[in-house]
Amino acid sequence: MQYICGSTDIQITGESVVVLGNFDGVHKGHQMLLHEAKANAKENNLMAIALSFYPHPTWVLGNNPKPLVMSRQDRKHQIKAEGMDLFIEYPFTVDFAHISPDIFFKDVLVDKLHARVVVVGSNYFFGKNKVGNVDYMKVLGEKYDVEILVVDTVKKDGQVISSTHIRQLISEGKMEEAESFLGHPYTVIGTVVHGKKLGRTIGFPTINMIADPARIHPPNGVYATTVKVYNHEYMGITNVGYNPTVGSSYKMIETHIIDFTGEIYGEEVEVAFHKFIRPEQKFDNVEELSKQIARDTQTGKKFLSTHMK
Ligand SMILES: Cc1cc2nc3c(=O)[nH]c(=O)nc-3n(C[C@H](O)[C@H](O)[C@H](O)COP(=O)(O)O)c2cc1C
Ligand SMILES: Nc1ncnc2c1ncn2[C@@H]1O[C@H](COP(=O)(O)OP(=O)(O)O)[C@@H](O)[C@H]1O
Repeated sequence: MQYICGSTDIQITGESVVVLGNFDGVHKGHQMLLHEAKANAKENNLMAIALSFYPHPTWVLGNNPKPLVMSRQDRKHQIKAEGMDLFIEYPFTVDFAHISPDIFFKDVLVDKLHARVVVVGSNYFFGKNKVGNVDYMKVLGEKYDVEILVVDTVKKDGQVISSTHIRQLISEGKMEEAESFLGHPYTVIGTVVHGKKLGRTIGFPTINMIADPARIHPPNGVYATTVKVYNHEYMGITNVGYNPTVGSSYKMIETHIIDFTGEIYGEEVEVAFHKFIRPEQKFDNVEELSKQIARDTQTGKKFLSTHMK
């Protein structure tokens, strides 16, 4: 997959199907859109382009920035997995936000991307103050001879699948439900950093990652997780929070990898969250904490061995 970011100076060769969206989470609804775009591109021998924005518009327009379901890197990874030929993170600026739907359509979709087909969800809005809706996009499509393919919002158990709903589920620690809407678990990818070196002394070394403030996090507490290290998957038990027993100034994501030994500082790891186990607690001493982590490990292991393939 080709990838373009940080530039508005884009000129592609050939013609394309463009699927539009922020794709935060690349959830089951997004997957349906991307699938339609891919199928259409294949049928018509066009390039399949996913067009998103970076930063997320709510971070630029400001009064209510949305914490993101997914990291930028993971979004790209998932869009690639959906078979797109090109992923564009178009720079989202205050000036760009003031562009009318007509200019966006003509300048970006027609002139830069040579769109023959545009795929959008039925609740898609675009252009200044989101004045452009799907009906208006169809008017522009007629004008520039671009087919507009509208995909109905995907529902699950009567609930529209949306990034907003998934954010809510994650913020309530409902990881299994979030996973069923996402089509994949809530995941944190990051580099292992050094901590207080206390974990190993209490029998539970942990890989430490700093929680990304731009993202939504499940409530502080302990979770059954799976961990990918060097392309191998292990069971894990993860604490999210500030470690009140020993105290940490940053919100941390710390994982003890079950049945693993090895030194992996600086390595990239992927932690997927499957189930909330208990809230974070302050213990009187590290012995009590260590005993509780041993119990958490057993709880996590039991859950993971019955629920994971
Ligand atoms: C499964 C698990 C559960 C944890 N639960 C708590 C907790 O409830 N309260 C707390 O203060 N710290 C908790 N911790 C974090 C420990 O305080 C931390 O891992 C330990 O201090 C080691 O820190 P270090 O990696 O910086 O050496 C937990 C860690 C793990 C792996
Ligand atoms: N089972 C394991 N789970 C997590 N980390 C492990 C494990 N075995 C060895 N390690 C290593 O130990 C380090 C964590 O040890 P710890 O004493 O908690 O130090 P720190 O405070 O720097 O995280 C990890 O970064 C990793 O390199």
